[in-house]
Amino acid sequence: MDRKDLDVTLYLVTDSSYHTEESLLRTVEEACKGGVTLVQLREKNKGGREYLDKAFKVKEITDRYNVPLIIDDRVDVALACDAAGVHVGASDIPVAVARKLMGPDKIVGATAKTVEAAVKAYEAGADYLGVGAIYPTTTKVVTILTKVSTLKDICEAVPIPAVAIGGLNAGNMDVLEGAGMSGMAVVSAIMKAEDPRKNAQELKQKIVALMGK
Ligand SMILES: Cc1ncc(COP(=O)(O)OP(=O)(O)O)c(N)n1
Ligand SMILES: Cc1ncsc1CCOP(=O)(O)O
Ligand SMILES: [Mg+2]
Repeated sequence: MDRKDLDVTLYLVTDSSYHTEESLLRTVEEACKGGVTLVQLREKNKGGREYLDKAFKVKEITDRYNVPLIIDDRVDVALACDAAGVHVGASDIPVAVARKLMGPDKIVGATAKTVEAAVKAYEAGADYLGVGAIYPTTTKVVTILTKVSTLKDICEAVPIPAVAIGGLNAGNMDVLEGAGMSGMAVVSAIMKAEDPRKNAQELKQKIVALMGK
């Protein structure tokens, strides 16, 4: 995909810790059917071989739905499976290095919890920012909360899209109204759903309406 066509409206980040491979792939496919615009494969404590193997399988699905696939943390895995891009955080390789390795055509996403980090990531070549955790989350073991006011400040400080992440679901996402983000990223709200397609549809409808206000 062309980097300028990046659509972060509803960004699914995966968690395989409570899924079999089959249910993980089924959930990703249902989420694609429900309208997610971007998928991130996020595998923790996995060796490169296992990560890559899963990336190929997930990409086979996301490709069918024309949904770009982002790989969390690992530039090598992203390049090896020809993913659309990579997402890096404070403990991963720096944004500028990720950009250099990924090349000019791939997407580089970065985590930013402060305006300073956001500006730095933008200047280093990030295409979008993940900002959070907005609410406490059980998905990421150690995470610092980010205020919605900080998300708003970040959106005003940089010209690249920012997505809110962390503990967000259809019942509490209204807090994002007026913050100026370009989308919302969720793990549990889709990965733990009984009907991931339905949840994705509902989240998509709500985030589009909320951002239009
Ligand atoms: C869209 C998005 N935003 C933030 C994160 C968090 O990344 P990071 O801080 O590197 O933490 P891990 O996800 O790697 O545990 C993300 N993955 N995606
Ligand atoms: C990866 C990540 N980064 C900040 S919060 C988070 C996890 C969000 O997961 P959930 O949507 O289940 O709270
Ligand atoms: Mg990371």
